[in-house]
Amino acid sequence: MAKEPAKTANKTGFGTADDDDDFTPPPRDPLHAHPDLCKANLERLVTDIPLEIRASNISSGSGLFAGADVEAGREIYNVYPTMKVLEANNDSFCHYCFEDSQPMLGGASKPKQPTKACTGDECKILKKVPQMTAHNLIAHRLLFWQGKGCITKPVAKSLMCLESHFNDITKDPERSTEVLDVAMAVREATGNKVNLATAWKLVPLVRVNSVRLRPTSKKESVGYALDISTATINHSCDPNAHVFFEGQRLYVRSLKKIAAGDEITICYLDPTLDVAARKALLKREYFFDCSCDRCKSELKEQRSLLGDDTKLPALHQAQRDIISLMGSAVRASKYPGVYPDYDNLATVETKLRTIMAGAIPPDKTWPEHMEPLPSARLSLAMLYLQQGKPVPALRNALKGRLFSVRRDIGPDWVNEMVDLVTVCIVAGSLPPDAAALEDKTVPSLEDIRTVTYGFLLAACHGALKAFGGDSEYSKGIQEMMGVMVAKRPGVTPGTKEFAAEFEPAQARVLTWAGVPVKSES
Ligand SMILES: C[S@@+](CC[C@H](N)C(=O)[O-])C[C@H]1O[C@@H](n2cnc3c(N)ncnc32)[C@H](O)[C@@H]1O
Repeated sequence: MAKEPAKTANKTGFGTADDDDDFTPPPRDPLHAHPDLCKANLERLVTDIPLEIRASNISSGSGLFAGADVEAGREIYNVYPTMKVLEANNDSFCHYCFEDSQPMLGGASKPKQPTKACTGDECKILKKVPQMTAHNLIAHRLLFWQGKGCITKPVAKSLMCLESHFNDITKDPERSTEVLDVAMAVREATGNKVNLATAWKLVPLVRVNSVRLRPTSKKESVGYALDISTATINHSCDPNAHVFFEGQRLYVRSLKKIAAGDEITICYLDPTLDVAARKALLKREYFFDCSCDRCKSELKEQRSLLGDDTKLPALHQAQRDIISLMGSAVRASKYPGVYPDYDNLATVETKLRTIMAGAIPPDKTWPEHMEPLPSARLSLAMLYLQQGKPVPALRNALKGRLFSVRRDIGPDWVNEMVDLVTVCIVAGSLPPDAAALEDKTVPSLEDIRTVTYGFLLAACHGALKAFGGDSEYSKGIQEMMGVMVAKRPGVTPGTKEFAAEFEPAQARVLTWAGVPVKSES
């Protein structure tokens, strides 16, 4: 039977090894119930916008609110997070300085920091638990630094006020055992200085409250960071803000106008996932049923497409199959000849069409904007490019980017636009007598080059709003624009004269790709 709750955590921060191992956490006192802790955490943020942690309008706990109007595309705050850890399999970012060694937009690679073999505690635990994830390493570091007296009491107390979903996790015997095993391993590795109950609570708490470390140049995250104020932000699949990191800092910027008094929201997962995948992940990892407007409208669209709810599971299965098909194609591209079924991209496209056709009524077609089709098309585009086939790459990149319904100041929009520009540059550099251009329906090189400038200009504007002018990524795109404009004869992109050249060229290129001309560009 559970013992009387030892409310140690809320009095002194983490429980110590001398405290009772009480495995029934006391009812949570949300962070907004402690104005002193809220103040201490908000003071760490670099911002000129008044921010407040108070009872959420969306969840049953706390939320972060704007105290003044915030225009779309503005920095809300930046912060040096309490902890940040890269996934072990990340092969691009330095675990020490967080610099990206991979070239951006065809630039030169930066040398990676030499990695030294270390005999420290973290390496000991990595040797013992090699499958340690970034989340679990954050829990380990918290306990480690707590043991060294480096975690301040307000931080420890604030952490214990965050949602852990401990009771939800421990209801499932398999997950409960997994979390307990990790808690025991990290506690042991840090010298058993805290009680097991604290370590056991901390492991799921870190999973629920860490944000994805999404670099500016990448669509996927490379690790996780824990920052207490950021952990109070609730989720929406159509959020009004987004989080990214560059260098050592974590940045939160607005995606839409946020009025004074509005709650700030971010998307906890990859926003390009389809509604069923998002809902399943949110339920599994964050223990809530998302009822945001985007989820509702996407489900409504699916129902009206199918005309019958009983067909929804088959559609959702098809969405999973498309993700898995593209995963196989990407894997095959890394090991040519090993997965021959996926080497030929025309065959992959046929498989894609077969999956889509099998999931919807014969008199309907899969809408081009319905996920994961736009993402699949962009993946196909980059794979075609790798195989030296810029023409099918161009068709897929145009369809993937221009049919997808991303917000035009969001990070995904910018990353996709940069992919499209990359494809356009390669296609526009084909020699005029290239075999790929023998098909006379393919747009002229002149048209492809003209649209390249227009898309690059749009990417520059989008990057400024999504990441700000100080971002290395925005600067990189801007620099590229400068270099390309210097080489371009004729009118300067961004002028009225350029628009007069761009619009008809874009119309011809889009018509060839099968994209309605009125669509976003
Ligand atoms: C990172 S925490 C957000 C802060 C949390 N509200 C608190 O009081 O500590 C994530 C948890 O907040 C809740 N949450 C976040 N977004 C939500 C939403 N859109 N609907 C319902 N609950 C949500 C869920 O319990 C989720 O696991």
